[in-house]
Amino acid sequence: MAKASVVVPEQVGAAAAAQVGCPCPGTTLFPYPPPRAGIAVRRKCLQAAQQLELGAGLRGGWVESMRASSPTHAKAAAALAAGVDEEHAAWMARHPSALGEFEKVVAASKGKQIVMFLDYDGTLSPIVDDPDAAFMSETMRMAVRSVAKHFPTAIVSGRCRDKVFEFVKLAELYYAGSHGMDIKGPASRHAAAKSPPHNKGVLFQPASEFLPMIEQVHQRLEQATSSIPGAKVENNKFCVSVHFRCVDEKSWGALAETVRRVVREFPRLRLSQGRMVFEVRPTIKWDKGKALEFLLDSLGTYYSTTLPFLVGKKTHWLCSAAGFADCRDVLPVYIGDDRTDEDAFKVLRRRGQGVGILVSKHPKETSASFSLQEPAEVMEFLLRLVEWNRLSRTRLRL
Ligand SMILES: O=P(O)(O)OC[C@H]1O[C@H](O[C@H]2O[C@H](CO)[C@@H](O)[C@H](O)[C@H]2O)[C@H](O)[C@@H](O)[C@@H]1O
Repeated sequence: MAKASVVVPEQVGAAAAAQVGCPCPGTTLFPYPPPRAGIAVRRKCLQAAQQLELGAGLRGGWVESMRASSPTHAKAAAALAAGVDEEHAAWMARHPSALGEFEKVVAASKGKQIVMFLDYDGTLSPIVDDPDAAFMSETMRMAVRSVAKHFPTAIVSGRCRDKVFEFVKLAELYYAGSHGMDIKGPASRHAAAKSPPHNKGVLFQPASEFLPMIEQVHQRLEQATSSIPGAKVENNKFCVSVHFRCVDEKSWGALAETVRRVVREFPRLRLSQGRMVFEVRPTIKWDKGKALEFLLDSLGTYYSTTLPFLVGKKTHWLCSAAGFADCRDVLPVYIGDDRTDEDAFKVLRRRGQGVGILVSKHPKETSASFSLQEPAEVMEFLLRLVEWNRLSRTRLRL
């Protein structure tokens, strides 16, 4: 199989993805997926969701869906205050706090190498009105840096890779920008040695043929939405975001119609929704879930010669012939807050391997097993994981 550190053509990447798609026999056996809720609870959750940000596509109607697209929206907050406590408790029972159930999470990693996947907006940085000001705190940066010292770590974001790197500023991580369509390895001597100079560590760009089209649609969207106050178009290299967080609700219908009209001019692009944002991206079958599988494979190759891992009291070195994707001794942990992260949670569920953690204060339909409320809890979880790993290593040395 084509290995990381080189730009691989789309077919090879697809083959790689297909190959890594099968669950490793005998991998983890974490209670995953979590038990499904009964129909009544499920219906209640969906009702709660209507006021929140999930499943908007299911109910049709763009404006309703836009309204539902962020729990920070005033109406959602009011609905919450009016009482969805019961649904919330039922939801929490099915997606318990990863902090509250920390011992279960680490028990699942016994004898396995944890591989960490982190979304950016809403996970490492709080959601703010201005996408250019979504800075991550210095303490969060230190937590991510510590995690990366202990476990192979990747940031998986809808943002353009360069931009998310500007926010995170940690060269030792893997980055998957544009919803996983732009993957790059860490700038290390090890990676550089494996990568031809012109590749500069880029691993995989399955949508590179779409670059000119994305430029075009970006321009068209900027032009077409310029008369709608508050609308902001963001070029994420292999996809484009149209933000409506700062658009008056009265103009949402007009904005949705404008975006749809422009996207219809590009049959090879599709439209989806995130948190108060429209996402325009190529129709190729590549998403954060596929990126997770690709990275599992690539990270294994990269870390194989640099990271020891413990099985019982014995230290092993990961074999360099295969990536983590083929390895039974790996526990992927994916933390994310958005609809696009669901593709990654679904992959973990399908593989029966790993821990999916949704960042949300409110009930949402999700394939994740656990939840954390907000970035502050994500940081606490990361720091606990580091501390737990340090202590287990120390105990083993004694
Ligand atoms: O995959 P992610 O890293 O979560 O990126 C998804 C989108 O995140 C950003 O938008 C979101 O965060 C903004 C800043 O907090 C907020 O203003 C916006 O409403 C959110 O949707 C980013 O700007 C988008 O390009 C990403 O696609």
